[in-house]
Amino acid sequence: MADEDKPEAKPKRSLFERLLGRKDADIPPPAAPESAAPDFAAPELAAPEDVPTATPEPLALEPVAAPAPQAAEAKPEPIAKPSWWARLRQGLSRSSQSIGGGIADIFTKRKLDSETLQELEDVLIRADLGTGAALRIAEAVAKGRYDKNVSPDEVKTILASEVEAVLAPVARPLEIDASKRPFVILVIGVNGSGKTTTIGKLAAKFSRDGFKVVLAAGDTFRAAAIEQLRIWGARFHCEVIARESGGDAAGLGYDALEAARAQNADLLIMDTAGRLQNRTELMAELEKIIRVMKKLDPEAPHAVLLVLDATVGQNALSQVEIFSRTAGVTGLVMTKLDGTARGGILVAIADKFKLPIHFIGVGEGADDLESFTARDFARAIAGLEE
Ligand SMILES: Nc1nc2c(ncn2[C@@H]2O[C@H](COP(=O)(O)OP(=O)(O)OP(=O)(O)O)[C@@H](O)[C@H]2O)c(=O)[nH]1
Repeated sequence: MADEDKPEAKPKRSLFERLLGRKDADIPPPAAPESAAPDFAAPELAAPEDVPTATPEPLALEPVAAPAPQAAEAKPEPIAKPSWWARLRQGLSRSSQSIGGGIADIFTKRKLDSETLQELEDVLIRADLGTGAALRIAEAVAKGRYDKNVSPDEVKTILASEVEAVLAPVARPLEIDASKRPFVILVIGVNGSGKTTTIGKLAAKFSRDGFKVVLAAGDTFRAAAIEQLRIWGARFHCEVIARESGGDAAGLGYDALEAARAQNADLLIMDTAGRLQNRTELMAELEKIIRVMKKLDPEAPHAVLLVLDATVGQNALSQVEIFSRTAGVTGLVMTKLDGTARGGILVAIADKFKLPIHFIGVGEGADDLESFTARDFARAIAGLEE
């Protein structure tokens, strides 16, 4: 089935809306991402450090003259890639500017009182941190400072430590249990959340760490997704198990697990088609993929990663809730934190679901995914230095 043939989804009514007796027509559609991402971006050309060790050049039979010293000096210096911290800080700059700007506006030349605290809460809620976290942060700022002058930097420091306290328990690395061979990672999420790109980035990361990785092109709805995965696979020397588009994803998952076993792979990472969380028949397909995999390995998949697009804001909360119920999500990856001023949604999700957050993405390149660390994220979103 082509992408455009997929029927439009109706958002599920919340309990609150049902209690109030609101009709479907009253319910706004899920928030669209702030900026529409292109459907398919081919990975950028491999940077030299991305490419696994190249085949060595054959030895020259003729003795080669040593290069003249001037020629060696003329060699251009390689451009140093900014550190992960710099890229995280840059990626979260829209969020940190919105929060930091708001805090500076409120606390410059004004005393801390109920009005300024209410304004602080509003800034935090607008950045999608959620009402619970916003209230706790405002209370922490108020403690012992009522009626006093507080500097914006002091508020940002309190904000960072409160955010870190929420995130620290969920910032957990994705651990690959070597006793499960292959360790199967199923990657799920709504359309365009960044699943295939994240799989490419994970393939890069795990291949570099010496794992033998096999990829399964389970997004059988979209021919471009299969091709996209093939490109990532070729780039990082991972076999890609794929069928023609339109095939049965559960059958593909079964074949891929058999193939990965036969090759004695360490890891099998399976892509799936994007699906809106309120589409029951598509969610049932996800259950089928898992059921069929379990015929080969009752413990598979060993990890179910839900990929969330940070730009959708509050809708991410319902994605976590429904995907968890259907597919037993074991951990989260949040992408596109570079494209939003609403990065605070990660705090709201951590607060509500306590699910492990394994990775965050701040760009489209192979290196733009890193293990999630609470302190770095908290300081970057508060606009503080490392
Ligand atoms: N800026 C930015 N773009 C990203 C990030 N992760 C993914 N993208 C882009 O988001 C778009 C969608 O990514 P895909 O990986 O194709 O998403 P998908 O979830 O596999 O999509 P479907 O198969 O349609 O469900 C692509 O243009 C990616 O390059 C990120 O961390 N930052």
